[in-house]
Amino acid sequence: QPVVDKNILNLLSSMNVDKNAAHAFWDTQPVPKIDAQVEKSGPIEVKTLDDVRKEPLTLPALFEWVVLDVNDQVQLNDVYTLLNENYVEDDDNMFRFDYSIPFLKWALQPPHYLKDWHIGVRVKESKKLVAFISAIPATINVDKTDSVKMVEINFLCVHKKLREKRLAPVLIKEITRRVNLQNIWQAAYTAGIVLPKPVASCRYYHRSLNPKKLVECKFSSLPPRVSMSLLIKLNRVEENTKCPGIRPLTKADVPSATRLLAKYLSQYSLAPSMSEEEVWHWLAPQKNVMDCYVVVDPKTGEVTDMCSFYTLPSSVIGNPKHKTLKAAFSFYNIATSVPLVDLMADALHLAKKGDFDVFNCLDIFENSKFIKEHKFQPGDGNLQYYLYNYATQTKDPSAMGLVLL
Ligand SMILES: CCCCCCCCCCCCCC(=O)SCCNC(=O)CCNC(=O)[C@H](O)C(C)(C)COP(=O)(O)OP(=O)(O)OC[C@H]1O[C@@H](n2cnc3c(N)ncnc32)[C@H](O)[C@@H]1OP(=O)(O)O
Ligand SMILES: CNCCCN(C)c1ncc(F)c(N2CC(C(=O)NCc3cnc4ccccn34)C2)n1
Repeated sequence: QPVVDKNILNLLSSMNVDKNAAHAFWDTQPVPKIDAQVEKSGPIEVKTLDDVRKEPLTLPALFEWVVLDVNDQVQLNDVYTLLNENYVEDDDNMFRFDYSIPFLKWALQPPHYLKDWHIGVRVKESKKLVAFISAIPATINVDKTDSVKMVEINFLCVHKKLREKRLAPVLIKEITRRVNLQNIWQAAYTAGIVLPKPVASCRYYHRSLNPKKLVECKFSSLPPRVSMSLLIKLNRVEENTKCPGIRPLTKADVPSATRLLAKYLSQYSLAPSMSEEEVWHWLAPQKNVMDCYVVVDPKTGEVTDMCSFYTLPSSVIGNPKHKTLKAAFSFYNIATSVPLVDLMADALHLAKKGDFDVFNCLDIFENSKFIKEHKFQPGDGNLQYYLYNYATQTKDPSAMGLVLL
């Protein structure tokens, strides 16, 4: 037995460098190992419908599987409440996402959605919803070559009282089974934590729109020697829009907006391929859900530029003055007739007009082109992009052309 210097062992454990840290669940899944070097891109395992288990996975005795019908207000409200009370929080537990009811209905019902992929776990006795996971269909282009029928997984949530009981792997295996039954074998998902194995590790950036409220919520702090009135002045946005004729997207814009999106997204290593129906679903302006503005060529009516952002408020936990933080999250932005910085200046102006407190974006797309100029600050949150059952080289964030909600 090799004698390893005790001091080294102590140092390693203190550095929490446990290279062999087992991912008891993820090491059983078709995903690259955390330290794997990928040779060729493509599916990791190939299965057929015969390999897929026909009956649901077994839950602990007290619980039952349910399918949530999000057309039923009562059931949609159950999903809302579970997430409102138990979904993603920041590391300091000061904020928790508060995805709204109309937002959840919109996010869960894109074209070709399956009700069967809105999976819940209820307590048999009380019927209380204590866990949820969802899949929606999407065609994702990988490495600009493969166009893969996938699902996007989102809203995985286990009630705070049922954490660390290995329920999450059961939810993940069950949604995998139901997706496989539809002959779909790949998925895309994002998470704030590192798992085997990120396709890209991205960073959040925040642009203050209501600095006074952000300081009062402790989302940001007053820089030293900067007064609140100076901070407000420093974060002022343009009084007017810069892009000529910028206006909300309409249904008549969809054919040309679809062409513009397809052309623009083809340059990215991970990007959705959207039909006109999907473009209208994801980008149709909807109060408190989606804002999308376009610039069109006055002669041809073609969409030449587009900016969009979604509404995702957060509950402010235990704050005497503020209950909620209204955040805009950058969605899809394309500039061909105006500079991207001008288009985003208009996005910030329009978000401020829409009473948002902060405008968030990731360092994906060409966002780093405007992040500095528009006074975005780096956040403490990272977002890891993942593919399930598809190996590919690790990418730079700027190669990402996909936004999950
Ligand atoms: C072909 C079709 C395929 C479809 C499926 C594709 C894959 C989809 C994958 C899901 C994409 C979700 C996308 C989003 O929605 S990301 C948002 C996730 N939700 C939240 O963060 C809300 C608050 N947190 C919770 O509700 C719970 O903490 C959750 C439910 C997250 C974990 O519950 P809990 O804390 O009680 O733990 P456990 O004892 O049950 O299980 C522990 C195991 O679970 C692994 N774990 C922990 N967090 C995540 C996570 N965010 N993604 C994947 N795996 C995760 C963990 O590494 C460990 O495995 P291993 O390290 O031992 O191996
Ligand atoms: C599976 N879908 C991934 C998207 C879910 N999304 C939006 C998300 N996943 C992890 C994050 F790290 C994150 N961040 C936005 C940044 C931010 O705003 N940080 C302060 C803050 C305000 N409110 C909250 C609520 C939760 C966490 C941080 N919060 C960090 N966003």
